[in-house]
Amino acid sequence: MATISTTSGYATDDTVAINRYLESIEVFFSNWPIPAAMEASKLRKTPSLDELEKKNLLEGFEEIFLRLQKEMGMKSRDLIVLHPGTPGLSEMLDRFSPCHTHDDEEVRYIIDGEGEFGFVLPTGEQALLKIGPGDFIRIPKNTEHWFVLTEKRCIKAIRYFSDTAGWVPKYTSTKVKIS
Ligand SMILES: CSCCC(=O)/C(O)=C/O
Ligand SMILES: [Fe+2]
Ligand code: NI
Repeated sequence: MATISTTSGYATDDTVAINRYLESIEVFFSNWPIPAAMEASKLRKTPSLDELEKKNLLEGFEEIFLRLQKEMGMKSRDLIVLHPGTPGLSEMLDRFSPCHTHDDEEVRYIIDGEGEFGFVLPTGEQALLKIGPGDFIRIPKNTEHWFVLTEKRCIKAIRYFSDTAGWVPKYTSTKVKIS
């Protein structure tokens, strides 16, 4: 169940209220339940996966990829698997936790674990969106955001790309004030 909290002390798990905040920065958020066939998948719940296991797990979500190819022009996807034993985890998270933008949109579908995306709202408030399995998010290009793991320190997210070139983080001067 996704939740949003803001620096003004507001917090909710109501999807309509969450979307009201996110629409103000044109971030698209929805929950597409994990396909029934993948709900009980052992691979989906296994912390660390090798390349073949990642490929097999991705294939279980092909329906969603086909939908995104049609509706959003996505051309490729990969699976990011982060867990406490991930080599270089802290360095990797250090890349995502400062406020940054991308020259391309950021499209993620969470299939296991959880994480938090941070945003700067037009009011100047900051918002933290906590997402988990089945949550889908599309952050438009050039939108300030950041990402942190929760105390569980694990997530599996399918990353969809329409153009991989534009995905390098471009850091901004915005100081993150919410955690
Ligand atoms: C949940 S995917 C890892 C985070 C990421 O890709 C990113 O760009 C965060 O801003
Ligand atoms: Fe990002
Ligand atoms: Ni990023």
